[in-house]
Amino acid sequence: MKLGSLVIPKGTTIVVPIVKMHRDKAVWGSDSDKFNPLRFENGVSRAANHPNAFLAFSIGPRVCIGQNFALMEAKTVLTMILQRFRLNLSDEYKHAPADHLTLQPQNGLPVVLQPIN
Ligand code: HEM
Repeated sequence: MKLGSLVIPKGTTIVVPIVKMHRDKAVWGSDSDKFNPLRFENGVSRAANHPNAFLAFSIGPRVCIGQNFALMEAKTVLTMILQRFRLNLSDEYKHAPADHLTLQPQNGLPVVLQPIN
């Protein structure tokens, strides 16, 4: 198979480095390393300078069929928690993100929940 000028032999496993691509400054801007949920305020397709830049659920014919469900579930659960608790990062948290296909905190993400009355 030929991809641009690259010849890829049959049987080659290709891994898409999503974590790296989601931090590409040419696509996401100079603040690509920053946690900035507001970059999605006008929808996923307007978050970067390419409409298909966000690849967490893949794109095309094999796109994740659970995408809408997963996003709805995450927003619902997060909203329910934030309505009831104030969240703070625990002093025990050690910043050590690890790329296991998705980016994950290597030593977990301990948080302290404080009830809101
Ligand atoms: C945050 C949560 C999720 C993420 C990040 C995610 C991510 C992905 C990605 C990247 C793919 C494409 C894999 C490939 O290229 O072959 C995929 C496929 C798929 N996902 Fe998800 N997914 C999530 C949640 C879910 C949920 C909740 C369901 C089901 C209720 C689901 C069902 C599927 C199925 C069935 C496929 C295969 C689609 C196909 O090959 O035609 N996913 N997912």
